[in-house]
Amino acid sequence: MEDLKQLVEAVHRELGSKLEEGKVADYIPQLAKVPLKKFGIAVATVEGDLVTVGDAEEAFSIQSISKLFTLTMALGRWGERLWARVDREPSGSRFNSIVQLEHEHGKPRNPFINAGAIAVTDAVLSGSQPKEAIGSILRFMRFLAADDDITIDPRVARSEQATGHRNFALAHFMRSFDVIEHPPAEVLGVYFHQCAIAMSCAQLARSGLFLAAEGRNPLTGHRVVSAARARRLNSMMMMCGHYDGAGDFAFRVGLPGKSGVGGGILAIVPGKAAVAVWSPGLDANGNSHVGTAALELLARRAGWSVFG
Ligand SMILES: NC(=O)CC[C@H](N)C(=O)O
Repeated sequence: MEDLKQLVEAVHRELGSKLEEGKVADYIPQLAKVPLKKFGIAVATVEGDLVTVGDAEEAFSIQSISKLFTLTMALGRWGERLWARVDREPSGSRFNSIVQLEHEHGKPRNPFINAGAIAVTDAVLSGSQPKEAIGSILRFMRFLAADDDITIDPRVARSEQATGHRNFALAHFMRSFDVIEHPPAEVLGVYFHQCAIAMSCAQLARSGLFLAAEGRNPLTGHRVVSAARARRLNSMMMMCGHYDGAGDFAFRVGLPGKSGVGGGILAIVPGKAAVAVWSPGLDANGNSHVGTAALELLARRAGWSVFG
């Protein structure tokens, strides 16, 4: 535990000078206001320890990291039938790409690109009103993190609602193929709110711990998913969690991970820990620049790569 704390502190210290290198996600105006110098790391271990450094207790917009949790919910509800709506192959294209969808007749390549995540949210929405679906996603996050203080930032949701034309295009296109069943405005209302969930690195690391512990949250004892499903969610994160940067992330870090344009990344060390990092400066693929570098250093020094 002391060693881990020292390791995480050293990584935080060593990368502090690189925070200005990335670029905040300015296509969502509310996210453009977040200072580049924010930097936090939290490691939650399956033994129940939590190590935090820097801004690890400050809430930020989890954005696409939420896609991992809505996928978990949708699989719980629809099981294998979910794969009729969305594929599970790496995309090799940007997170908000449109071209691939037409080639593939409206069926998104995977649940983590925007199109796939919108299709997954449509599956979560099934049978309920948008408000209820937003409530159940938020409750799921509070349950996973064992923390009732987690909230949604309405300014971020509104900001994206007002500017998310590309997501509207994706949703309408999928609706034309009957890949989504609800009106695009309703699905996106839910999607923008799930992306606007605000969580700290500490809360995110705790929320991801079930994926490091065969589907059971070791802090609360609650079984979240089966061991087989946890394995599959990890494989999805490895192959698709960083969009067209997934190969580079696997190469450099060697862990399943899911990024968000808020600058957060949740990475899983199977059998050992969940790690959340936050640094808002993004690289060209929309993944946290320093966050990736921090996970690379940490995984290398701790010997955590799943590739041995
Ligand atoms: N990669 C991301 O975090 C993208 C999420 C963002 N809400 C969007 O839909 O564009």
